[in-house]
Amino acid sequence: MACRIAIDGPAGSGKTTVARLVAQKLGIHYLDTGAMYRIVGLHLYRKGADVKSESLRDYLTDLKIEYVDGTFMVNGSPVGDEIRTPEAGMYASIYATHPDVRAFLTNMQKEICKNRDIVAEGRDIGTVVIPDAEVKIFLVASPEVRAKRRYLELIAKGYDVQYEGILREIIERDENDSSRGIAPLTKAPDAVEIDTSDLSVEEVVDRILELVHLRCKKKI
Ligand SMILES: Nc1ncnc2c1ncn2[C@@H]1O[C@H](COP(=O)(O)OP(=O)(O)O)[C@@H](O)[C@H]1O
Ligand SMILES: Nc1ccn([C@@H]2O[C@H](COP(=O)(O)OP(=O)(O)O)[C@@H](O)[C@H]2O)c(=O)n1
Repeated sequence: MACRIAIDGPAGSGKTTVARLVAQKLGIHYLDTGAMYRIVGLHLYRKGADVKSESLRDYLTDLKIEYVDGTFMVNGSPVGDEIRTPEAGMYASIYATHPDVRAFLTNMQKEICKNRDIVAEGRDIGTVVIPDAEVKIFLVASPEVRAKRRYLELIAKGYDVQYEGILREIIERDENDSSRGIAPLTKAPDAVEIDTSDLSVEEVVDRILELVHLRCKKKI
């Protein structure tokens, strides 16, 4: 029986960090669905696609996303840090509200997660992508804590950002992601909520591994 672990939550709650570590410790696959929305968001923005259009399908026909050994290739080239900027996060959040974008990516994500042990992280993994996941986690933390983490992360990468701007962007994206009509950011009824505000990365990982051991009978 496969062990599929869904980790959802808002920006800066720690999804990517803990999902990568859990996958590493268990020796299983890892999927960053946010990166996929960032790739598509940046692509559509550069094409000048109007998110209010009835259909965006024509803009997606020339976008080939491949997932090879945990990294994404777009039209044959590896994806760089350009998808990690706050702007790319906003484009992702804007276009992620369009049904064509969600159908395009959700089908791909379901395929990647089919019949394999995997940790997948995003906004709708436990509710839409793998609604029957063996383990569902919903990470939360205060907006201020999440903004501070993202601010420190971007500063460390050499980006010239202000904490106040990051806080505004995080609050705006939270609102966008939670209030959209399709696949909103929401805790699945059977997900375990973990407030990471005052927990170390290691403490969050340990809590998740305990749940995996219980629900997937995986030897840790
Ligand atoms: N529990 C934690 N305590 C302190 N820093 C954390 C914690 N979880 C994540 N971080 C740091 O916060 C930043 C954002 O974490 P990330 O995993 O990218 O969040 P998300 O994927 O939910 O947006 C990273 O620099 C990461 O190292
Ligand atoms: N499964 C997912 C993952 C991301 N997204 C969208 O993509 C944006 C960027 O996701 P991300 O996980 O890379 O963002 P961070 O939480 O890392 O800041 C989110 O704000 C969502 O709008 C989504 O709609 N569904």
